Amino acid sequence: MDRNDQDTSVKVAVRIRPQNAKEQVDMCRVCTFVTPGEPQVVLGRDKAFTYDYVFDTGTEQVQLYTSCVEKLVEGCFSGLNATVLAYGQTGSGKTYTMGTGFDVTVLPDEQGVVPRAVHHLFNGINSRIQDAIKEKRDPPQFDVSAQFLELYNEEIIDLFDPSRDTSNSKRLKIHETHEGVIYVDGAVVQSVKSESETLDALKRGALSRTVGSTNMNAQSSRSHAIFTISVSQKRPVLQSTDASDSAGSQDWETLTAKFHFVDLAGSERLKRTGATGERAKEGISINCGLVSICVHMYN
Ligand SMILES: Nc1ncnc2c1ncn2[C@@H]1O[C@H](COP(=O)(O)OP(=O)(O)OP(=O)(O)O)[C@@H](O)[C@H]1O
Repeated sequence: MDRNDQDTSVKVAVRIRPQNAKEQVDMCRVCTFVTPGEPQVVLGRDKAFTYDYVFDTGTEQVQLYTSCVEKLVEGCFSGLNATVLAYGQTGSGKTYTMGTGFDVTVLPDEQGVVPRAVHHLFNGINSRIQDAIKEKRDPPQFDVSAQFLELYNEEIIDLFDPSRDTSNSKRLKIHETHEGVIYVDGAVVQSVKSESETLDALKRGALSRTVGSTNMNAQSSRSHAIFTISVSQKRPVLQSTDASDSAGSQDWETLTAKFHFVDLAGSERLKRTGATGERAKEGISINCGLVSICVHMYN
């Protein structure tokens, strides 16, 4: 969601991944055609769909990031919240695009949205502090924290909580303050001071999610994961050029912003669960989970 844009705060980007090895061996045909110079996908002969952005199979990670995520991260420095959601069926490239695969050997060019956004954020913080020091101004003070939650059925799992797999694990609940701010009570909010600390925290949380999915296959593949970065910035208020105003002490303002990265459960499973019994119940839970995520994101 991009609140800088006047027209709409929700943008939809479609990314078409290249065929995988199996599809190539099976001699599958690519059925999508991207209209040159237009954010439009044509399916078959005549079904055309237009989005805010369309990225064809040859799109590099950096291109996707600079086109539609970079300015959202920049908005955090002005106190704007943003969310990037990855939605699609299993194997469509959500994890690859978000960069939450936790393969530490991933090449820099292959890095997805989250590592790039974290790099951009800490670079932006350091350059703002350095610029202020160079110009002999009071430097801004930043506090960055991260939270990593997983939503399965109607249960919230804290991926930063080391006790979550034991009988001591807390049951987390969503609450709302008098001011209408939605928050998850009891979830670990981890303070992070650098790019590497943030990515280490992300990897640790994600690794435990993967282990969980090996043990309980159906559960994890049908869960939503939300990685949130909160940025609080205390900065000096620009002084008036009027000499009579400059005698007083420095005024400070605090801006806060949240960035949510969401890896949603495979969408194709929603259809399958439309059946009966447990499957139907899970399908309903996934939809409830989507609503909860949307409420959480907007706050
Ligand atoms: N744009 C791309 N370029 C190259 N390879 C890609 C691209 N998108 C996806 N892949 C590859 O396709 C495979 C499946 O992608 P990925 O694991 O990201 O899918 P997913 O949507 O997250 O699936 P799941 O819902 O099962 O987690 C991976 O091997 C990934 O490296």
